[in-house]
Amino acid sequence: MKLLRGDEAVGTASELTVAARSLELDALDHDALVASIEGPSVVWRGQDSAIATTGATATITAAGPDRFGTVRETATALFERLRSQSTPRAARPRLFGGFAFHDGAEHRRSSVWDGFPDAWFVLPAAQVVREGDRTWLTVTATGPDAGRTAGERLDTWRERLADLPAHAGTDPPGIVDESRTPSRTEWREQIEDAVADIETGDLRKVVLAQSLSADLSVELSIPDALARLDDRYPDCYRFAIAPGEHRERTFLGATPETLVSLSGRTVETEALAGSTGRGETPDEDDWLAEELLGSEKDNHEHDLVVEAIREQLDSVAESVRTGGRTVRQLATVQHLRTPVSAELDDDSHVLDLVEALHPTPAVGGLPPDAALETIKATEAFDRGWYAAPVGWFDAAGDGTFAVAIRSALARGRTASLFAGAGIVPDSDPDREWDEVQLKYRPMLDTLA
Ligand SMILES: C=C(O[C@@H]1C=C(C(=O)O)C=C[C@H]1O)C(=O)O
Repeated sequence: MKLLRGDEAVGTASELTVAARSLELDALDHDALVASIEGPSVVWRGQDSAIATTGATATITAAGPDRFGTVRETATALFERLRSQSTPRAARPRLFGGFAFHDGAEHRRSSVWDGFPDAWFVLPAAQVVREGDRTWLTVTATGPDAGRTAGERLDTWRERLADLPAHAGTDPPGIVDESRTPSRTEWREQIEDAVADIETGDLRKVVLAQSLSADLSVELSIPDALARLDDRYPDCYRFAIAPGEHRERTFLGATPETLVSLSGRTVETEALAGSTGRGETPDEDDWLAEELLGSEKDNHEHDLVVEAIREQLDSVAESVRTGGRTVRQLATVQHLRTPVSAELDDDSHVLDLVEALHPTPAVGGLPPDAALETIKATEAFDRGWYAAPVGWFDAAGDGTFAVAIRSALARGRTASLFAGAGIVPDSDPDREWDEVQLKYRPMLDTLA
């Protein structure tokens, strides 16, 4: 595996020759595929697609405030060295990974997130992509004889995938103990302080998060956890990212929120902010949705996100369009949602848009710097990759990134869950606490 660090990366990348080869496969069992994965891996599933990667032909890491630009430059140098035969679009080589929420430079790092750099992307040794009912295998290799190595790797993987050991799913591991940061009392104080800051200072909104550490009775099976998330959250992005050589830690989740998707010059994004629970009956659901649509507090919280996204895109796009505000219903919560799309003035890279948009006030706040300072001064845990961009991009700079919420970091027999809520002038600490508990549910239900 070739490790490309941001500080030395471009030089190193320019010396690499990378070859990619792909072929179409018969349909295969993705749970069995994920169960058989070795080395660093990424699983990425959308509404009608599923990707699993295994191993690393090249890895890009970067740290500090310039991490987005460093990854983009390193990746561009890497893709310039890539020799691939013409492939269907679905099978093209891509880089998969993500970023930490904070730039890390001055933020406390906790050992919980060891192995998750501020930015980590992988050019997988093998990538299996299902789109609709078609499946492709793409392999990559480096070195002077990269083309021949890739050809051999393609044969090896084709044989392995044709003969995947059947995978018998397991039940959720069960939770034997849990601890929460902050406590309910501390949370109340944090929210009261944030509301006081908003009423007296420049701060307009801040998203404060909590962490829940769960001791599990057995180790979590990642393929089975993903299968459960698939069942309950088929219209969310389900992801599992394990940068370690032995996948010691996996960051996984089922997020409803697209940060940004770029295809050519077309940008798709959304504002997702303002939340309520689900009802016991369809009538109660509708009533809650209507109440959310009419809520001054939630609409204000949502407006700030729409405005911030528009402002960021206005500077790079000739036309930014916002669709109508609707309610996005998920298994345990409902959110206000506004779709946003734009046509860019010039060619751009999805990472430039990721950098411009992250963190949106749906997970950070406004003004961004004041909100980030409040988050750092308030939260007694490291967000790590929670609420940060995760996704993929290709040689053309097209790609899709989601906001890594409804997520947890699994390591051995523990899991650290994260969830937050937007705080605005009318926020009530107890209601915000309840909202956060609903946002834990996708991952909690996967564990027990
Ligand atoms: C911060 C989270 O969710 C975000 C905050 C929301 C809110 O405050 O209403 C709603 C959706 C997400 O943008 C989370 O799930 O942890």
